[in-house]
Amino acid sequence: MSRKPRANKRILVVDDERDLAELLELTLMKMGLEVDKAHSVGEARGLIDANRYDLCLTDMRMTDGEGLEIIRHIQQKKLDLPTAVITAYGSTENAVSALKAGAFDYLAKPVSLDQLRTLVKSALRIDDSPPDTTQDVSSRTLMGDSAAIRQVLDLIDKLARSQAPVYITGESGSGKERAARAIHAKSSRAEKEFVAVNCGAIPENLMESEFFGYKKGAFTGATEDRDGFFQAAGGGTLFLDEVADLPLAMQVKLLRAIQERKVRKVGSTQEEPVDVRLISATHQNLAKCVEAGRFRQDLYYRINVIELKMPPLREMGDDFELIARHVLARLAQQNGMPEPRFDDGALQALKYYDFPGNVRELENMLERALALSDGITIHQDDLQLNPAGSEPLGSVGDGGGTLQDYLDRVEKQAILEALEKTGGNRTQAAKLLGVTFRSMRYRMERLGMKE
Ligand SMILES: Nc1ncnc2c1ncn2[C@@H]1O[C@H](COP(=O)(O)OP(=O)(O)OP(=O)(O)O)[C@@H](O)[C@H]1O
Repeated sequence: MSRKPRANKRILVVDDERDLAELLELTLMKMGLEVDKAHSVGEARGLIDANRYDLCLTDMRMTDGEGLEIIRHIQQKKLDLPTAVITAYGSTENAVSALKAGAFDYLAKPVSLDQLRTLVKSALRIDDSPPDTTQDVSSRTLMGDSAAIRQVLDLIDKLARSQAPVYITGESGSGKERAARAIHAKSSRAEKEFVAVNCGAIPENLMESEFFGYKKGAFTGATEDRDGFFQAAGGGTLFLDEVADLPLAMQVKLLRAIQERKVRKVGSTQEEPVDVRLISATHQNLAKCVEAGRFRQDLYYRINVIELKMPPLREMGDDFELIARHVLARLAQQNGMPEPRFDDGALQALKYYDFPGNVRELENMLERALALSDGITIHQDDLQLNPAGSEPLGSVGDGGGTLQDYLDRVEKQAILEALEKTGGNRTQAAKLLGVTFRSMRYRMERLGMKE
């Protein structure tokens, strides 16, 4: 549901502390906005049902109920009404549950009027972006037409309207960074920077200065003040890729920066406010890293407010073909060649291939195939589809053995791949293959595979 632009934006402020409600009202009115106030959950519900608002700002705890009830009311009625909550100082849990329930952002008490202004501007700008252009952005950013990718695109649309931290999971090469860029590009932050950081690639001793910046003279070589990733992403989005690789000491500092929304440059005594939307990603199982003591639970809880799961390519139905054709066209154009076609054998081979490296693997494979091909048709051979490390399957007859030999080779390879993907965990590998654990053990014995 989209709202038509109106001359005056109208805000609903809900707070049972009349003084605070008035302060918010005055600040908002100075911004040229119309304000209605409600002092209870019941009153707020009545006003929401009777009027159209562009933003709702609500306190979390009121005498007759919780701010969460207002968010749920808005969600149930499917109103396109961004809602931000005001939480008690240090009450991270409240903020997280509000974001999970669908709140757009939160402000901690005591409310900083500057932060309030930024939040309101950001919320109202969302409404200015016409829905049809946003549709374009998503189709350009992540290709695919399968139910799996459509679900992802729908969630990206929703996430673009929120400021909540997003945690993207998915196998390597499945488009996590591309999804993060899509969220940014569709959000009210699109005009500011998207800063992508590979947390595994920064030397530990440089982390703090890379993230938070430094002051001139903070250490040898610091000849001038420098901003860090947080400042560079100011007003925009900070994407932390491979977040599981952050050392524990840095996790503590990051948590603080996220919670306080402030950072201190290395060598500085002053903290400076920062306004970034955080998106993080990893192909590792972060919950397991928490269990193993390698990742702080509080940080996990903070960054994992909303999870976006990227499907592996093998679960995206016929999308492989759509993406393959698109990638091939792009590569051919880059090389100044006419667009080659896939023959049926190549398409069949792609269809049954597992793509452990997902779209990135498909892209690399096609680049190689184009170089090997005659430039007119891509044949199955050009794709060189044997999974790395496994034996070529060969053929039946003519020295390739009987059909049974061939099938055994296929079976063995499938088991090896499943074991590789699950880090040697046979229970999970059996699940992946859709067989029982017992059947898997039997097959491994029959094929002479070591435990
Ligand atoms: N649905 C998609 N449509 C088009 N291109 C895609 C899609 N998914 C991934 N890609 C492309 O595949 C490549 C890998 O994507 P990306 O870097 O976003 O993956 P990732 O999950 O972040 O990988 P890693 O886990 O290795 O960091 C990129 O070139 C990206 O543009």
